[in-house]
Amino acid sequence: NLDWDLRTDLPGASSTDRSFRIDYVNNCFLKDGARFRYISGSIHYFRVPPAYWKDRLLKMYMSGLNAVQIYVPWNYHEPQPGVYNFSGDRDLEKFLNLVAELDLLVILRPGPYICAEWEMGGLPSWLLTKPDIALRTTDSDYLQAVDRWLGVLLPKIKPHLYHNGGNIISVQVENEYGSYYACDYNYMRHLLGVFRASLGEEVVLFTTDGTSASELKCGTLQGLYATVDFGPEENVTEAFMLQRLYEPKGPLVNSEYYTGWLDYWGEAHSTKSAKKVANSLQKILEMGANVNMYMFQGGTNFGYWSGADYKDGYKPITTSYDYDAPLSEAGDPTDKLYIIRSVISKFQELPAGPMPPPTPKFAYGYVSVPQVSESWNGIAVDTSCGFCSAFQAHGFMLYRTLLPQEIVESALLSASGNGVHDLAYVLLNGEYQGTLERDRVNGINISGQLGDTLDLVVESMGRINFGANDSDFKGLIHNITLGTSILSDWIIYPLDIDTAVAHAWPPTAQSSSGHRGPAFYTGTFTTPGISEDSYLKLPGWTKGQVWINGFNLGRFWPVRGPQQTLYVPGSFLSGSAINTLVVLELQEAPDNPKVLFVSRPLLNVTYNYTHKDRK
Ligand SMILES: CCCCNC(=S)N1C[C@H](O)[C@@H](O)[C@@H](O)[C@H]1CO
Repeated sequence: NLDWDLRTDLPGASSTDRSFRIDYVNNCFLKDGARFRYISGSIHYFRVPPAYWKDRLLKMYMSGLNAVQIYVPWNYHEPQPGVYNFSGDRDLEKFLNLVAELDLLVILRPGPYICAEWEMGGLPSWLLTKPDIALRTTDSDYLQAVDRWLGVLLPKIKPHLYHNGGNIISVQVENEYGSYYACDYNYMRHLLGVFRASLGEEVVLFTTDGTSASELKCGTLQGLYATVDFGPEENVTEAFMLQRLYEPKGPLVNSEYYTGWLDYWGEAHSTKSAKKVANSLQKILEMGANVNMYMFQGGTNFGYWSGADYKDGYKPITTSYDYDAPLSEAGDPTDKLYIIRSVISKFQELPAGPMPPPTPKFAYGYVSVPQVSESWNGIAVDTSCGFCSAFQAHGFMLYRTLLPQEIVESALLSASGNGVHDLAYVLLNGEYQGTLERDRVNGINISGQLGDTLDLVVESMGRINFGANDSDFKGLIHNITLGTSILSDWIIYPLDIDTAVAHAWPPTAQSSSGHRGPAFYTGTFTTPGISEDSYLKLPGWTKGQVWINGFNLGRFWPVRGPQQTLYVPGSFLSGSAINTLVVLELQEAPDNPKVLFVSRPLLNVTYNYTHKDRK
């Protein structure tokens, strides 16, 4: 009898009964033929340890959300051309299945460009081995790499589409393409073709752009449903009027409703008033619009994954991606979450039961980290690649040359054309001289003898993830001059520190005196039989990188701020074995070097600091 065939809640209902479509008559989405409005939140699986994926998703479900929105960073899954990684913390399908288990739908945003304050906006930096590549256009080399990547990713996605029995209800093509200078319609048409060929005709494909005519002009395309993004500062009615210019019929959608904002090193911590966020959210919901809150759960830019913007100079993003979001970086429900949840409850029944509490935090206290031996030449320098054009995607490179003449007085060592990308720590015969910094410090004075070893340890702080400067080459990209002469005969060493830290550690520590210039510090600690979350504070330190049990926690820069603590997930710690800490300090460590585990984050203390000249 007919109704049995139409019901889709029967066990084993075939996937052909499932559908997710746009209703252009009633201006809404239809899920299995019934009117459906999503209330969604962004979470980035690549910014949350897998051990905590379920914890965060459950809290999003208990907040009244019926969907989550995720990006897929291409560079996270294809580290080298043709080499793919979808395992462990990169297991996208495991994450999608977990979301489905929690009865949440998915809005997927596979790019291939995603922005997201992520290294190079998700594009792999190996694309830049073709130096003049025109990213995000019909550049044939770029499209060839895109097609190969999507040829791997999209077949993995297809079975997870809603009408195929999965929980992905819509898929975004590219990301705010209207904000990009190129405005290459054939690029968007190419992507539309690839997505349709791979995912089929039924899935809802859409674009997202800011609410300006110029952005929507270049970012939208016939065949892709146009959506907009805007925060609580914008007028909701006016913002959706812009969407109506391109989609006179169909559901209203804000794909990125900003609950907070990003942080740059050296600038004040960004926050958004919970009250304002809730008020504008209520207006959005009252209009029957679909909304995704960006971010609902921020998380952390572990390792070297943070990106950068270029606005009056290079502005790197901090390690914390707390975003002042409803769920904190550590996944703790904030007041903002409860205020948003009460707004949602006026429109959608909340799941029964309590909101899971914050995960327990523990202040493990001080850990002494005496300096390791003259570590720089012993541990990290890989002399096997003296003259090759070393390709290393992230982190640090060592550029070495010999002084071509004696410098009796001091001479200016200078990075012409701002060519240090992004900081260079200068050593003469291993002794720290000072720091050159992109857009901030273009020269320092040094003096030395003919033939002295001049080392520049060059650090990438993350590739630009938004706008036209997205071919952000790293290292020394222009000449370095000493006085009036151009220095030459450089030897370039890739410094694979993470491998060294993960395998050859911990070496015996040497001295406990403070130190200037790049050096490693290491120490061990045990916990009282627990492995609860914590936050690492580095009082008296300057700038560097931290590893715990081989996990790269990310960058610290307390003399700049606003971030003063690093989130330490309990899943990175051992409650029974010895925990090993490794600190790479690039400029100046405190005497009697130690670090401090505290139980609360500190993300809003900024200083206006450049660099101390050498003593
Ligand atoms: C100052 C430039 C900021 C560019 N990014 C913008 S507008 N955003 C839109 C972008 O789509 C998203 O990925 C995030 O990057 C977000 C900011 O968090």
